[in-house]
Amino acid sequence: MSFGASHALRGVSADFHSGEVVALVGENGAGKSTLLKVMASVIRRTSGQATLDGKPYAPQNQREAEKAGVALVFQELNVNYCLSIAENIMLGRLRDYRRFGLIDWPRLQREAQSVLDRIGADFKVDDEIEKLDLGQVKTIEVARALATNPRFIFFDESTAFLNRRESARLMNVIRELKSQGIGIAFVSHHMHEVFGISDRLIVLKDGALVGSWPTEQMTSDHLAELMVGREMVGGLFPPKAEDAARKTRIEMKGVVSSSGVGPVDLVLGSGEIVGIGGLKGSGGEAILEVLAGVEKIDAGEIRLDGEIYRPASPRAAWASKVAHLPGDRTGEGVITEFSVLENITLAERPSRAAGMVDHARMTELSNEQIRLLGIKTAGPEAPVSSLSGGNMQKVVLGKCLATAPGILLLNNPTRGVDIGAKAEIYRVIRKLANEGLAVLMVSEDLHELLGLSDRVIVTRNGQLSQSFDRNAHPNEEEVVKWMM
Ligand SMILES: Nc1ncnc2c1ncn2[C@@H]1O[C@H](COP(=O)(O)OP(=O)(O)OP(=O)(O)O)[C@@H](O)[C@H]1O
Repeated sequence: MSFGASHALRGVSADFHSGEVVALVGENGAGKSTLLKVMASVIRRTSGQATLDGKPYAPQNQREAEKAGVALVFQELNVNYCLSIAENIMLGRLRDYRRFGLIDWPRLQREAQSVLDRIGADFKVDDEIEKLDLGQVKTIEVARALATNPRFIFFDESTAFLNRRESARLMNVIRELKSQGIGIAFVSHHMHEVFGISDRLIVLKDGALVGSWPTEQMTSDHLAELMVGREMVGGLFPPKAEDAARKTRIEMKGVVSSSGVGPVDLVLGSGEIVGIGGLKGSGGEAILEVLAGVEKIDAGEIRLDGEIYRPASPRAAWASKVAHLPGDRTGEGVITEFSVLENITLAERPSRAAGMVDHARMTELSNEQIRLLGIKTAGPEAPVSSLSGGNMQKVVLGKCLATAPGILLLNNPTRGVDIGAKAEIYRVIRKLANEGLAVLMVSEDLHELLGLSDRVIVTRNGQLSQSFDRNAHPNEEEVVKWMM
């Protein structure tokens, strides 16, 4: 599969069987999404053949692939907020519900609800779609694929936007589908998912097939090595900071957000990385958004370097050198139609005298981030829409770092990022923290939360329920206990 001069897949051969779960693994940009999109006919392959049950398989588009029994759940969030939940689930199939020239809405609602029930969704078809969180939105997409009655279903990093509970539920759905004889392939950067449910592994690197192995014959260290092409030495996380005297940067006292989170008391010092863990909606994200000028406060006080800090807008927060990496990269982090360069310099546009944009400096800034974060792109002028998911995520981080922030607010910073790149990002964040950056991070990845943070704060029902210092060496179970 080629996109102009760029070869996303180079002579890859693979096979998929009913009742089998295959994990597709590889670095960001290795070609995993492309392989799934080719098989589901979302894009038309440049060359090569495919067969289904021994017969030529060449659907002209995604709809034809679905008719043949092949469905895909996309990596990026992909629902239409102007439509209801039921319409989103049955999208593209409304015609099947025509009766006397009209849509039979009660039947459509009933059938959409029964798909949601099949996957144990915790919301109903008549709920308001705008009120759903990212995990629930992803569930709609899984339901949409299932509603086509697929024989093969491909999940492209479907757990990247899910919390632990939702991911565990999706893993159960996959097991259930497998037991019904459905063939499954999924992409994941989470080793516990890969080793937890796959029967076989397919490893891709730079668009080429590295090989395929029964999962039980593989170790996670060896797999990481196959993916990144080198041995991962020294572990994923750089050593934590010494307890050097820190200057208080942010101080929150009795803060209550407009969404009802709080009252929260929190202190963030220069040079430290504070991680917030908690169930979705329990407060961590709201704390970040208050500091980022996205959400207002109803009570309490925030100080930045001792001065009252009450950003009226995200723009005001960025102007105070408070950078924010939001949870939804394509919805809030980047403008996909814009180039890598335009996105990296979106928050702080270098300008020359008389308000003229300084193009040379923009190029320099974006090249710096492309190098620093290892962003795989055809060049700074390439549109972000041509990047793989993990590389888009790095662009959002690059946009934050390009502003040389004093405070960095991270909402799940390594969603969809491969293991080698994660190690690199953690190294960069730690280095900046050592130079004085104050980092406040919300993460649903407990391994990341405990591995990177100097201090872990747990939120529950809009309040801080517990705080763990790095010297206390909390384990996952202890932290989870305070979330419930
Ligand atoms: N529409 C496109 N135009 C140009 N290049 C593209 C396009 N889609 C994908 N590519 C390129 O193809 C390569 C493979 O991308 P793909 O999305 O398949 O990677 P991936 O393995 O799924 O990565 P990730 O783990 O980050 O999601 C990348 O270099 C990407 O930039």
